[in-house]
Amino acid sequence: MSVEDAKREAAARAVALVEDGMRLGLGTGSTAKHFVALLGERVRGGLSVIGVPTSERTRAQAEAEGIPLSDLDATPQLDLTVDGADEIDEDLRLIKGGGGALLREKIVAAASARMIVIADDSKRVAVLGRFPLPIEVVPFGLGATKLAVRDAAAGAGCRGDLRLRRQADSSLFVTDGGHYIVDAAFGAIPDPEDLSRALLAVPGVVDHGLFIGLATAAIVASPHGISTYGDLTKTRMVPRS
Ligand SMILES: O=C(CO)[C@H](O)[C@H](O)COP(=O)(O)O
Repeated sequence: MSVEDAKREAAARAVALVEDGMRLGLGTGSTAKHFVALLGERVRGGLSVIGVPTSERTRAQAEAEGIPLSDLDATPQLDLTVDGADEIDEDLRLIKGGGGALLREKIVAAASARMIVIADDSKRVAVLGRFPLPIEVVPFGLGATKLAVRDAAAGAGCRGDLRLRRQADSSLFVTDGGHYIVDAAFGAIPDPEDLSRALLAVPGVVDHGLFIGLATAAIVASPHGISTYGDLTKTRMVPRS
């Protein structure tokens, strides 16, 4: 099975969990793209759902698939978000943001009673940090913010190159929210919770790609088949209106 087949398998397992009437968070990335395409097929077959996209890219795809869309103003509580990840550890802690959508992805996941991660098995790690941690920062004060990020991370036992993300044409990558991304090559992150707190305390940091306590389950596909981690039916408390 190719990696692409594995991603589609994981997405297909997640689509099978979608029920009529659900309010869905729609993730971003190449694995989530399979989920949105398969969801579109079910919608065209009569399934009634509402989707909240986590990026403009996913919004465009979901619109083209004919999936009815909403946002978190009109639909502030979601039943299920399905999204990919760059890394998943044994406690279902994640690194996300390789596609640059981490802020909306985290806001949508936090508004969801369930977040199911879909991935191929290359994303499973014992310790987070092989994938450079994306950190979303405001453009103003970038130089000072980078220094403060470096010091905050060092206090949490993390050191490494901080690289401003650029696109293939070498122009700066700008998120849907108008921010920049600093990719932090820390290597193994000894205490993700500590690093998360330290980064969020830096003025100029909008958010980072550590997702802690958000994923309720993961569906991971390998050439040998599908494995699930956590409880696919488990829900989290979300803020109530
Ligand atoms: O966090 C993300 C986008 O911001 C993606 O979910 C993550 O990068 C995984 O992407 P892919 O499914 O293409 O491997």
